[in-house]
Amino acid sequence: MSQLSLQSNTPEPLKETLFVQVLLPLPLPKTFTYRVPDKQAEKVQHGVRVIVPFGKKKIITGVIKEITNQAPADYEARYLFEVLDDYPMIMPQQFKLFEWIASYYMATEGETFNVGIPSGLKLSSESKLQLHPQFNRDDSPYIFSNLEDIVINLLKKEGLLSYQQIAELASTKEISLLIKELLRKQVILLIEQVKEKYKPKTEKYVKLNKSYLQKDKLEQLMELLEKKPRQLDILLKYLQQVPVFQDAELNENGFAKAQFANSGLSDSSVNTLIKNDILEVFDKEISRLDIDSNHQYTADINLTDFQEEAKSSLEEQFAKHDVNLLQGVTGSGKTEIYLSFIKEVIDSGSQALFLLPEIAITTQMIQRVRKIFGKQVGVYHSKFSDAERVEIYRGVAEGSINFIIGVRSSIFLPFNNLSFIVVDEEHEQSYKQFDPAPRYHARDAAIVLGKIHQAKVLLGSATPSLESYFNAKNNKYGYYELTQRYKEVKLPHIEIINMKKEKAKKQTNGDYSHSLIEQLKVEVEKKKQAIIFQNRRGYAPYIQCETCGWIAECENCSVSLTYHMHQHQLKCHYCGFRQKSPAVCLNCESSNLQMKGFGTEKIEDDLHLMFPEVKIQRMDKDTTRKKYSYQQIIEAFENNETQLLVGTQMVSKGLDFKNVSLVAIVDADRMMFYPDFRAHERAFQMMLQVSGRAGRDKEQGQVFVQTYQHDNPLFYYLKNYDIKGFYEKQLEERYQFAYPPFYRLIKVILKSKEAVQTQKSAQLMYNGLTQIFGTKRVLAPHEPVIAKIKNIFHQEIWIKLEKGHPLDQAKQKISEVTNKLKEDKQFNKVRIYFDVDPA
Ligand SMILES: Nc1ncnc2c1ncn2[C@@H]1O[C@H](COP(=O)(O)OP(=O)(O)OP(=O)(O)O)[C@@H](O)[C@H]1O
Ligand SMILES: [Zn+2]
Repeated sequence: MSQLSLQSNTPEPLKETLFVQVLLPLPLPKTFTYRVPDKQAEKVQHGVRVIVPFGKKKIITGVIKEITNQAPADYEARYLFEVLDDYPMIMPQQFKLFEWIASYYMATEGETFNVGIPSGLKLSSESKLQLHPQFNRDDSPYIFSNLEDIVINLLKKEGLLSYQQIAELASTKEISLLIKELLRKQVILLIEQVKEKYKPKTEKYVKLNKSYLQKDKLEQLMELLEKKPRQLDILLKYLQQVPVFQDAELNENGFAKAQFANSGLSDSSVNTLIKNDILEVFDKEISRLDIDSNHQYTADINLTDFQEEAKSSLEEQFAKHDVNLLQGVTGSGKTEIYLSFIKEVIDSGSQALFLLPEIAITTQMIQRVRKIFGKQVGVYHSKFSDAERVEIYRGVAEGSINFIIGVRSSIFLPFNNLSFIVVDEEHEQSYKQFDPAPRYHARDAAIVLGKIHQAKVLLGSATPSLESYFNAKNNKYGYYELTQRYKEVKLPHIEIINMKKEKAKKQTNGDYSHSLIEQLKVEVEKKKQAIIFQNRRGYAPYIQCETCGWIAECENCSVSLTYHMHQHQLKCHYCGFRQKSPAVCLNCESSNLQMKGFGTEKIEDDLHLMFPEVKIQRMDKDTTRKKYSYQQIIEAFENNETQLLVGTQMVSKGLDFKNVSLVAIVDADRMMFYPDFRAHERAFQMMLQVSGRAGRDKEQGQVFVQTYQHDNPLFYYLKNYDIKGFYEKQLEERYQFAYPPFYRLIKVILKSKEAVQTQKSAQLMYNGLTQIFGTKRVLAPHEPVIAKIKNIFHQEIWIKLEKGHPLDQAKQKISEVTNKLKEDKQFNKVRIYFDVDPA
């Protein structure tokens, strides 16, 4: 029964005690029930955030999932501390998505919630309390308890205290009361006031004092200022920017104070005008999103006949299919088609989501989209600050942003009226989240998001994933193939260079065939540009002693160290370990150390030697660490300031350059011969994608592919652009060896610091799994390609389930086997993860 009703003396009607089920951003399999303090009861609603105590000392932000009047049966519910929002921050559709992702990818809803919302919306135990600025212990009419005095003194000393620190002083039962008392006695500033990590960004603005809005008053003022020309200039500038006589209300918008100085006017004169009450200064909340709000956005989309045809066919198919696949050759203008769909959706008042792989969201793309959609579009990207992301999140929740262009995590935004989703470059591996859980695939989750909202989903790519191709083929998705480039240029000519033969004929110079070098010379002379692709960064992938065979390896991981020449260092690309490159072999002290293989850094170097006059840049993880370096490299290339661009897969993603006539794939074999059942598919897609950067404007481009495996059938399909032929062949193999899309894979990953424990636990897990699924469906435990990363040993078990095998039941069984293993104390240091549909 409600405590409060017992305390009251008058027989008021009994108030019902409310309880809420709260989803916490933690890897726990359930929600927790909290009791709602009476005063907060009115604010309680679905989807609002709450601050709650958790465990002995933690305070965290969760979200209300259910409201009930049922106390939990098996534990005493604690009071929640605060309700944070006036309107829901998590929409009912988001809860559904969390549920699906958690269940499908064998994660928890809490983990999903945790990755789903920007950390700026998660008040953590680190949130601060501060002393009320007006508080004075001696003047205060209140009496303070010992504990309160301790907190006061601590606040005086520290300035700020975290909720967590206070929790350490008091027991959890007391803390809620303690904070309430401190608030009542006006000792601390309301938690509410300091609760958000997110602060709106403001800027100083000025406006004209109201009394001068009348024409005669203003004229008097101008006369008065005749003798003070610098102040008059400012006034005139203001009137020019804010024409208050056309519309007096404009005055309220004001003008940014800093803008006067920016246009060469005196800041001190502005201050004088403020001092004399002619201008008033105020703080204006401005967007971090850097959009010129006065600009009119009118850019049109004019589809070509081919594109129109594609669009109307897709429209027809959407009547029957919720998901359509648009397979359009590189440079066919798929983006234009997406945007034309999206425009209709936005104009009808619904929301749209345009997903892109991380790297493909370039300024190029954003500017194009901004020109059409202006302020209605929000960009959601991992290079943005958390505050910027919170701003977008709120914009979607409040309905001021209808169109999101973003990376995989944008599926978690608080849409409530979503009707169209585009997944561009849908074959991209980077749509899959590797760590932490949930290990979801954003394309597949987007399709589910579409179902939840009854939205249409358009997948697009020049080289679809085998899965999507298969679904289209089986009529599960609608499908349209666009074979024509926008400018109707032919697709680039692909030349396969047989390096074995070239080497034998001495037609090579180091790692490059003479024909490639000659062609580069021709293009350079014609002032054309070229892209040189190598999917390996650094200088040399490894160094080896020619005398004893020793290879420099990472201390923490089972990989060779990559030589980086500029720093003369050996680096591990997995854990960041680095050391000075040794002068002699660390095993036999021979000085006969050789660099093996080659990465982008070496290619850049070689090209500098071959083309000393030519401007060359390199784009890989090493050269794009800063926020804008990626853009700078792209812009320099776009503006023809650089002529040769060397890069990893980063150069293959949706980039649109007019002047590129040649693409070189220096080492095709590296991509193809990687122990992964998708290696061929990936290599094929990557080669076609990077090829697609050539000859996009007027003349047909050229592609040179160097390989030592020139007979491999993959090259036959590649040079004939026979995507279907290649995919059909791949499907045969996938079927034969029981891989997706015919079978579903679930990968169990076991990790620990001890190799033996990891192995033993994997063996036990395997035994348990085979008892349920049989030996055919479970592959024996094995070390992954890189068996040790950062001193943690890995083992993997693959489970292959034929389509149609009851999935929920299978996952349930896998969890049971896992839990049993976890009960065994000797394995309590072994961590177990699941990866459903590993990419
Ligand atoms: N209807 C159109 N009107 C104006 N420009 C267009 C139109 N269609 C395509 N373009 C231009 O053609 C170029 C290629 O288009 P886009 O980048 O959309 O191709 P894509 O199909 O996405 O290719 P990729 O798969 O290589 O990324 C771009 O510069 C784009 O602006
Ligand atoms: Zn390492």
